[in-house]
Amino acid sequence: MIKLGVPSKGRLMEKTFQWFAERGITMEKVEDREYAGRVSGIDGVEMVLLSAGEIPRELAAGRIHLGVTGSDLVREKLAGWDSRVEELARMGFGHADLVIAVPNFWVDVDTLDDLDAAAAAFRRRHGHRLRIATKYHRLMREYLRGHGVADYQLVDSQGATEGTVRNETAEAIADITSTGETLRANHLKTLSDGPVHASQATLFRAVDAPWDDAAQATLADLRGRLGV
Ligand SMILES: Nc1ncnc2c1ncn2[C@@H]1O[C@H](COP(=O)(O)OP(=O)(O)OP(=O)(O)O)[C@@H](O)[C@H]1O
Ligand SMILES: O=P(O)(O)OC[C@H]1O[C@H](OP(=O)(O)OP(=O)(O)O)[C@H](O)[C@@H]1O
Repeated sequence: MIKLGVPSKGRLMEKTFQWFAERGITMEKVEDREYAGRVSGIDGVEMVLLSAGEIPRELAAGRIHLGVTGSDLVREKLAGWDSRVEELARMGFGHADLVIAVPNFWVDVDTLDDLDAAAAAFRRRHGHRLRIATKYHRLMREYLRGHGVADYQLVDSQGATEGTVRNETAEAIADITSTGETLRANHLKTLSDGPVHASQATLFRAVDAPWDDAAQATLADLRGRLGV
């Protein structure tokens, strides 16, 4: 049996079921509260329902052969993600952009270069580094290093991140946005350089899962049916 990890709740779960159903493979929860499921339309595939945030780790550990989760979560949770998983299909839903946002009233800050300049000025004035609240530590460190921005500190925020500016625990934030409503409601604007990462639900293959001959044959069958 190859194990396929699927988000256990919400829209990501429903859209994943729909995506596979459109390709002739149906999945259903056995009972509403049980985190196992039935797969029909193909032999040799077992579904495991997991939190979207845990699927990257399960893939990296090889405890599941395949997994569906946001491309942002794989990049954030796995160091060297692209040597541990292979992207089989971008699934076309679960779109969300990881963006950097600053207060609307920072009229001089529109781009990352502006933020870099503002961060240097902030440090001179306040004696400590500009704080960026986020739960995306790895992605942000890599992005800011890649763009030569160093005068900042990340502060951890696992939820309600947009509120940290108003609460004065950070000067800027980096978070996922889809409609932009949460940013607007908190009087924040995104930098015009574009998102740090444009995320979507993606089907991944675990490089280190037990790929014996039977598992490889099942994978080939599955890929044929999915057209990926
Ligand atoms: N509007 C949105 N808000 C938050 N996440 C979104 C949104 N749209 C798409 N996503 C994506 O959904 C995924 C997160 O899903 P979800 O919150 O179910 O995961 P989780 O972290 O496992 O949740 P939990 O910890 O509550 O179980 C991420 O890949 C994220 O990019
Ligand atoms: O652009 P929008 O459509 O307004 O969506 C963005 C919001 O949705 C997510 O939060 P979620 O409600 O999933 O809770 P979280 O903060 O706990 O992640 C995200 O963290 C933003 O706060």
